[in-house]
Amino acid sequence: MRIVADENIPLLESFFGDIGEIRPVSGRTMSAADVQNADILLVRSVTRVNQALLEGSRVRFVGTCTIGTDHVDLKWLESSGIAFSAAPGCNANSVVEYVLSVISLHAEKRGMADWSKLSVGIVGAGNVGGELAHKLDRLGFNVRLCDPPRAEREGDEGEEFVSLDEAMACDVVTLHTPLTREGEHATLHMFGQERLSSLTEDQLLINTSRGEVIETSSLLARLEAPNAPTVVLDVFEHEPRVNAELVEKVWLVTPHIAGYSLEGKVQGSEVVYQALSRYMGLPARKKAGQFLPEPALSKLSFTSAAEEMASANIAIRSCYDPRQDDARMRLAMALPPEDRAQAFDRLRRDYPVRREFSSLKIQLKGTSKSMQDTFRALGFKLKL
Ligand SMILES: NC(=O)C1=CN([C@@H]2O[C@H](COP(=O)(O)OP(=O)(O)OC[C@H]3O[C@@H](n4cnc5c(N)ncnc54)[C@H](O)[C@@H]3O)[C@@H](O)[C@H]2O)C=CC1
Ligand SMILES: O=C(O)C(=O)[C@H](O)COP(=O)(O)O
Repeated sequence: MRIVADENIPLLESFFGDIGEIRPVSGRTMSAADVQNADILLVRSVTRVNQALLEGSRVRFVGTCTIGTDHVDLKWLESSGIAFSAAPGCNANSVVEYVLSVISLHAEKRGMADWSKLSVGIVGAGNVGGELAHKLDRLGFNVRLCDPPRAEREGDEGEEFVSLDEAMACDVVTLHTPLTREGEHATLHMFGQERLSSLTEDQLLINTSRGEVIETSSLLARLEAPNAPTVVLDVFEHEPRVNAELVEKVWLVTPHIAGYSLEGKVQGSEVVYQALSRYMGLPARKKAGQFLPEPALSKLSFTSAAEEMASANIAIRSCYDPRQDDARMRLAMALPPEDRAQAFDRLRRDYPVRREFSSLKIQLKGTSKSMQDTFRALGFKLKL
């Protein structure tokens, strides 16, 4: 069995070595010649998987170790009888922690003693948006969910959903839809000039979904106009060629790494390994957890003198502080234009190990119940 795989998929040998002979190649430049003799193709989000790549090859199974599937021509795979698996939910918690860290920085910048006074509009309430809503809810935030496809499917039975206008009236608006190009709820350029014009300087817009969900030219224009909102971008149109003007105008920029916790990346490999094993009728005994190393920081201790929000901020930022990614991204974008795309991809390939909140034990001595609840809601493990 020949497996061609994006070289940036973590633990390729550990998960897939028993199934076939692996040939790692660059995901960004993968060509039809690379995959021609493969039986199995494993990708991440940077490879366009379509007729042009696969026609004439032996590939019978395609797996993408990512949540998003917008880089895959699913209709063509189906019509060609090629089995497919993505990794739904694999790095959802990583994205949630990214957003929580951004919100904590935003609240601090605005001098807010209690971040939960912010209202949060979540656009797209699937694995990421749903988990974010759950955590924010437990933390006492006022959360509004906008998800027309779910609202239609679930009717009065499901959660309470609001219109996009209502979600966009919140202090924080955070986007968690897939990129879709067709249909009633297509998200391509969903945020164009009109929608962006409703945002004001008191609001924070976060995009960790796909760059194409926001129209770049409209966002640039909005950021140049009076009362511009604060914007945080992890994703961009035309990656890895990122609009440098946009980078200058937004508050925080990161190189499409919201989902790059070690747990999220390894789970991406695990989910596709399980799907491939099922497809091949093989037992799937390997688990992501067995490959996760001990975290560099394993314990933080707070005493009764600790203040709740300040302590939560320390814990959140010792796991993930987006300002470090922002600094690296700005250095990359300051390179000559012809070097920037490669630098963007290098930042992603050489991403430092980032562990999720659950890897950190928080010791709380004599602290309030409210403080314990906050840490639990964030997803830290407590040691009382
Ligand atoms: N920046 C990063 O590193 C990462 C980005 N992502 C992106 O986040 C997206 C969402 O991830 P999940 O929550 O796991 O996907 P999901 O498929 O579980 O949920 C997406 C939700 O969006 C809703 N939706 C679709 N069209 C909509 C519209 N027009 N308006 C409002 N809601 C709409 C769907 O009904 C669904 O509930 C992925 O498709 C991917 O593009 C995912 C992981 C990491
Ligand atoms: O899972 C997704 O969807 C993502 O956006 C990935 O985290 C992106 O990572 P790469 O596939 O580009 O490495």
